[in-house]
Amino acid sequence: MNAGTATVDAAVVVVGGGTAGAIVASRIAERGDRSVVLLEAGPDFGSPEETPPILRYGGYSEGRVTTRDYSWKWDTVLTAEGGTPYTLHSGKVIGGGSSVNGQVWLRGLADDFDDNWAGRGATEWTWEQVAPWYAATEADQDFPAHGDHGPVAVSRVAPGNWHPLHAGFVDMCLAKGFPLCPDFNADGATGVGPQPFNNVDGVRLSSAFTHLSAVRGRPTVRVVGDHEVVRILFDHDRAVGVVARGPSGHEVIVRAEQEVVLAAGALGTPWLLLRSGVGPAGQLRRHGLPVVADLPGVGRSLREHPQVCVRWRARPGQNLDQTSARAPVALRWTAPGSTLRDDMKLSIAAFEDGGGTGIQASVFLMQALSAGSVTLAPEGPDARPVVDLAFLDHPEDLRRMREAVRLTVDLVESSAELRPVIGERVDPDDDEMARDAALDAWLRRKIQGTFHPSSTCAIGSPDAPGTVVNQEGEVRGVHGLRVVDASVMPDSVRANLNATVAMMAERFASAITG
Ligand SMILES: Cc1cc2nc3c(=O)[nH]c(=O)nc-3n(C[C@H](O)[C@H](O)[C@H](O)COP(=O)(O)OP(=O)(O)OC[C@H]3O[C@@H](n4cnc5c(N)ncnc54)[C@H](O)[C@@H]3O)c2cc1C
Repeated sequence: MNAGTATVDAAVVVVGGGTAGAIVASRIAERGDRSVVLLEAGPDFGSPEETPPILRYGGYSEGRVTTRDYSWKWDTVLTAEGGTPYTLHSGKVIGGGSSVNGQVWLRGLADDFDDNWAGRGATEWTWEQVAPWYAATEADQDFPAHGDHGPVAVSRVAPGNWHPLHAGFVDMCLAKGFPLCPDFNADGATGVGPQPFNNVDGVRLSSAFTHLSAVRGRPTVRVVGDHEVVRILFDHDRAVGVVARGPSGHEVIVRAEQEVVLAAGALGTPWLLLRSGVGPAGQLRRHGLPVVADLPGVGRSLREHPQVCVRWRARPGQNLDQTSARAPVALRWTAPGSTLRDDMKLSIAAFEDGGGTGIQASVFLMQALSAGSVTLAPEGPDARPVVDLAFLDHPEDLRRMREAVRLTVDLVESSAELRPVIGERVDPDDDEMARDAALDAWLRRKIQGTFHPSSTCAIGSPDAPGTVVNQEGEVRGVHGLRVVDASVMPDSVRANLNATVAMMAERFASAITG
């Protein structure tokens, strides 16, 4: 867009071209009966061919991708005690998280929707209602019954191509009595098996490639990269457009004749709502912001998937090449004593640090009960918000992680299958393992996230205080404003988030286009 104060009109303005935003904008453009402008804060590279290899090919490690300029690099408060500083990455590039992520394509569990989401008032998001939308999104090359016409191809690494470390991990889990699970996206899937990936022939299937590529060049769609939306414009209680800031600092007003659709991610969307006067009235007033809508739930109930790594040195002479540093297989299991089925995930991979080569088991809590928050920073609405993850706040989260770490250590160290590879344990040490209090202190120091924030603008029943949007994603108390990204999940799902965000975006797009 041109420098100066330009004004652009469109029927629909979509803010954020990530997993959800790129899908929704593409579906509107595909329908062709209204114009859509997609505003993305990060760069837009156009075609897959023009996209830098580090984004185009999914084999690059996440660490390499996110240390570039393609991440927002959010500072966070990790635990009440502080914890090890943790930068929460989220994609700042067309395709958003789907352009930088690990490409695990895992559906949520039926219980996530039927018990948890429906129980929070999202009664139109039961498993029966969401399963067809997962299917519409996917073309599963191994299990076509899941869906074989969707834009996102899904496949698994065949057992013959597993590194011996991963084959040993699977054998270890089977020997300990966990069931073999060839298809993690099947209803009720549990046990050990290959993770599904949205990567085919090495190409990362981001929503920029799977959806946006098909509509680029159509007269009804305009994709604008390097423009950060800084404010939603309201006429009384109706959203009528946005103000975006371009690369040279110039501002552009983009007017929306029908609606503004927010897809800035689970941190970006609540921040933008708060900056625009939609959120808890007390917080807005403290910052001198006019209250457009008093919605106490904006920024509340932030969920993540906390993880810790248990680490061992590798025995000398192991061939721990690049494939051993990935996680093509995983174990989906229930923490000892937990009432939440399959609330844990475990995977194994090689790592390198100053001490040499090692093996790490990543222990993921896939349904945390602790709730964090996104609030405006003391410096003011335009400063990065305070992201408080509140990890391990809930005693049951701490207990499940403690028990899961103990079980992981026992599993790995008593395993005949991994004995040739695994050497001395370096983290946690035996003293830390010996007592609950010491292990809890270790957990609080070592807990990290998984880059899966959600639920900061939740769908819910109208009378629940935390509810921000209705079941179609429309923001309560205002008109012409919808949220379609990971923010609206009533709670997290017991799976990596991307497949669920894409499924929801397909469904929201259908609601928008009618
Ligand atoms: C490093 C990494 C690894 C991950 N690995 C996996 C994985 O293997 N499997 C999985 O399922 N999930 C994974 N995830 C998570 C998954 O990618 C995200 O949950 C998903 O992409 C979220 O989609 P979204 O549409 O809600 O937000 P995003 O995809 O984050 O999209 C938000 C978009 O909005 C833009 N934006 C934000 N604010 C503004 C603004 N004010 N103006 C304009 N644009 C704005 C952002 O730049 C971004 O492009 C990973 C995430 C990361 C970061």
